[in-house]
Amino acid sequence: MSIAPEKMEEGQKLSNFSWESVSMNVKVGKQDKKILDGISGTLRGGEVCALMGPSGAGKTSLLNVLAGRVRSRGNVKVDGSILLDNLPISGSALRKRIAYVMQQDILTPTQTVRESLWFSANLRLPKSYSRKEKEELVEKTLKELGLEKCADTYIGDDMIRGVSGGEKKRTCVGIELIMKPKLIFLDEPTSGLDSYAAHNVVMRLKDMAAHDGCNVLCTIHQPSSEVFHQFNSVMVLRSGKRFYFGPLSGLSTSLHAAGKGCPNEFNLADHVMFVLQTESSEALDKIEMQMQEATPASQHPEMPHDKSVMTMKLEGAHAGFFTQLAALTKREFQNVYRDKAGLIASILVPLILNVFFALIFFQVGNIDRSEWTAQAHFGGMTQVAIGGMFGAAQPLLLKFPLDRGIFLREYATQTYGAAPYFISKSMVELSLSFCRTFPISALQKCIGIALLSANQRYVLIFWITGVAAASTALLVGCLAANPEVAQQAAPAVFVPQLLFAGFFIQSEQIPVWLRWAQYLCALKYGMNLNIMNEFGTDVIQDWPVQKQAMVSGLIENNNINPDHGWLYAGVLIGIIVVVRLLSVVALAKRAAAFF
Ligand SMILES: Nc1ncnc2c1ncn2[C@@H]1O[C@H](COP(=O)(O)OP(=O)(O)OP(=O)(O)O)[C@@H](O)[C@H]1O
Repeated sequence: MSIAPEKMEEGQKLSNFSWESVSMNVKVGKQDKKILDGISGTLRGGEVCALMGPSGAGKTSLLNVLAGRVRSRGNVKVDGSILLDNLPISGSALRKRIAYVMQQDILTPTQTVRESLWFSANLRLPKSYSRKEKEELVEKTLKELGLEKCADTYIGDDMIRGVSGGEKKRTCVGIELIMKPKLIFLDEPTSGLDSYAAHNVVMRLKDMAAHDGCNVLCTIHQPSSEVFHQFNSVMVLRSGKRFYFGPLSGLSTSLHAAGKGCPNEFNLADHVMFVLQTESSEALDKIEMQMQEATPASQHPEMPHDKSVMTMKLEGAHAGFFTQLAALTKREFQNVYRDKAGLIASILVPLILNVFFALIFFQVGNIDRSEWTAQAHFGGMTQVAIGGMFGAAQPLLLKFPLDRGIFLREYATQTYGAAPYFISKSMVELSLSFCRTFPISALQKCIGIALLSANQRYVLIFWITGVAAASTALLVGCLAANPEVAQQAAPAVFVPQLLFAGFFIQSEQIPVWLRWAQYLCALKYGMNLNIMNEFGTDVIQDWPVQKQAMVSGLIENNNINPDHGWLYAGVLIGIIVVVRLLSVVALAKRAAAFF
């Protein structure tokens, strides 16, 4: 594969990553819980270090603190310093330089394995990489991680049949490794893999570390002997404290010196875990001291690395706004048409509901019928508008909360910004809601509304009202911490819209001091336009006088000014623009506050 020489050079600079006296305390009730207790260490460029310890020892917490993903906030207090080539580093500067493979596999279910790797390569590699180089890197990574056979299989989830758990895990690893990062943190990258697959992953890490000079830190559970002996060094934690840190070879000899040597044919990693969980706390203190005394000073990895000369520079600029937007929009459309069950449900449910409405409100708007009443006519219109609002807004309440895991992972790794992410989702949603307006013409004819007035205008009002209501739902989704909160907030989005729509209570009957709230309700403006479109003077002038009288109060009692049609349309468009801008800000702020 041909990689430009300057990229090779950049890849081969060695860096030292070290941390001193890292502590983490969490206030649980009135008690202080010590999660990490003054841990220090150094990762040498070109080496792979295993982070081990019994469950709850603090491995993930240490990894998160070192990756800049946990900071002092609320009941969490983090202390200590993190240094890259002896210079302090923290926050986003630190996160930018670290490829972090999380314990959970957070992937887009409707993408194939190859598409997931390509998405990462396309958006995260510096612009200096050509498309061909990116494609070659994707193929190389697929091959090295043994993903070739499932390269074109969907990732999958509960609803879509996809790749196995091990293949998912390797895809997560590949998404990060494709970046040729300098600092690689992996939280249990081998869990769920068989020992051969785990061996391949660790070998790939080792190759990368040796070839590109990167620093690799990797929490690991129950590694096989073959896997464990690939690591250059190991840090063993015990109840938030460092129990051992040094070369792998030193672990065996120092345990032996402390009288806890690993019996022949036993797995050393299993043996350490066994010692840590069977000895008393006092006995472990003593073993630890004896191990430290037995470890020659030269074996302590805190010694500065003699090749540690470079402070890592930021890579070149990543993909631009439009590349991000195009990739995200493509993925969003794939999400829609590949999720067949979701797609069918989103077409079928509104269709069934519309047939139901059509049967109930059949021809209520036809003034030639003797049963015609103004109330039923207005009721039919309101029902269609309310149905349109729910149809457009309800699915969007959960749009961002459900995808938040993927967004946070990709946002944290600077794959893209909040704006292209939001715009891509909005564009797909606008296209879908536009498609959904077509059946409304048929429904409208069944009900007999807007027959006399402009049909296209009615459909346009229906669409814009839906989009405006959907904008409010999107904002709530962006603000909500999780899908449950978004769902609980649904009544706050929908109930005021219903109250101000003019059907249950007319505007003039609402207390004056509360009327301001209608200006936030898209449905109110949609209904204003609908009423003008349906019962405007120019429309009803040919109606029988008695029927004209029955609807004449509607415009007045709803505080509608017939000359303000453009103002109402402007308010709807204003709601769409302002609320969506607020949503992008909320999304970015939430993501920034997460770490
Ligand atoms: N924010 C927090 N609030 C309260 N307790 C916490 C918090 N973060 C971590 N802990 C606790 O700190 C301890 C260490 O957690 P951590 O996830 O780092 O352990 P671990 O070694 O990675 O465990 P495992 O191997 O099971 O994943 C656990 O007892 C955990 O419950």
